[in-house]
Amino acid sequence: MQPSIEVSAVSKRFRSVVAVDRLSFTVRPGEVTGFVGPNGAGKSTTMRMILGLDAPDEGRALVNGVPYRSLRRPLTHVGALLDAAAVHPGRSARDHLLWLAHSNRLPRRRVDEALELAGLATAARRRAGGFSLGMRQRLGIAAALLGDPRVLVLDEPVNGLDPEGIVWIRQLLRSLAAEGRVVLVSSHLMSELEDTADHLLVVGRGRLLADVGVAELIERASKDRVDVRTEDREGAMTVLANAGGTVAAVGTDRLAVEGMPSAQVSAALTAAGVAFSELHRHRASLEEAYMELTRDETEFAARAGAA
Ligand SMILES: Nc1ncnc2c1ncn2[C@@H]1O[C@H](COP(=O)(O)OP(=O)(O)OP(=O)(O)O)[C@@H](O)[C@H]1O
Repeated sequence: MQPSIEVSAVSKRFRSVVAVDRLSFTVRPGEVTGFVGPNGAGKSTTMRMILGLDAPDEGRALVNGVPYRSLRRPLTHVGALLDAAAVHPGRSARDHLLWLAHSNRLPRRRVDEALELAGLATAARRRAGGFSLGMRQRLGIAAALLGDPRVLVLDEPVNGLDPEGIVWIRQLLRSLAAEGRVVLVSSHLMSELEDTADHLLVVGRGRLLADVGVAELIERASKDRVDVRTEDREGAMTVLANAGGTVAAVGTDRLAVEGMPSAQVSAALTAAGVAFSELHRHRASLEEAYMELTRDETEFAARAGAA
């Protein structure tokens, strides 16, 4: 059976706060799925429900077709990173993992393999209490990988990692997905998921705003904008506006042109004798694409705040 996460019409309320509001999605194997949204959007609560740590008020969350709590030896099905600080400070990294391995009847060799995978082999016998945030994060990832699970649920795994650690986690996530696993990774920063995620689930105020491929989202946000670099910005602006484009200045020597395909922009400038050094179709960053997508939500929040 293919590994999967299925969330169907799940809701969770904490007193007057609706943390998750009829959320439904399926996470597919073989790709990295980013779970994104602003602080307080309901990402952690959803992940906790997938992992059986919070019970939904309505709906259901299934892992490999069953609720998490009915999985036997759960670490062999699902690896999770929720709270990197949840380690006994007096225990060594190795003892922490040995204890987890024992509770799931996993062979001891998996402990050393997981420490190696997480880049913690040399720190294995040090007390976890003395670990930096980045090392605790690596220990959490080692724990998630311990049972060689087909499903991974990682809440903000990049938190506390240094640049080398960030590159490492990106490669790790990509290789786990390439092995056909389900990889769900939350973040409140889109830039963290650029070059990592294939698919995005975007949430805002507990609701699903988008369930979309990264390439498609970027393509949509890139619109038909063309970026031009020229020494003669004033001249270029006049030519392109006369040719029917909507032109805006960007930085000191660039223009953003909308409403004209790049071939037409190039032809208009060449015909008018305006030199340019670069001309290409704009590719939106994931951050831009996300801002575009959540703009209505943000405007709503600002209006509600003002009111
Ligand atoms: N145990 C709890 N008791 C009361 N309110 C809670 C509890 N857990 C979450 N909430 C509230 O539910 C909402 C969603 O929180 P959640 O932590 O799931 O969001 P998030 O998207 O993970 O945010 P972040 O990016 O900050 O981690 C927030 O308003 C939060 O204050």
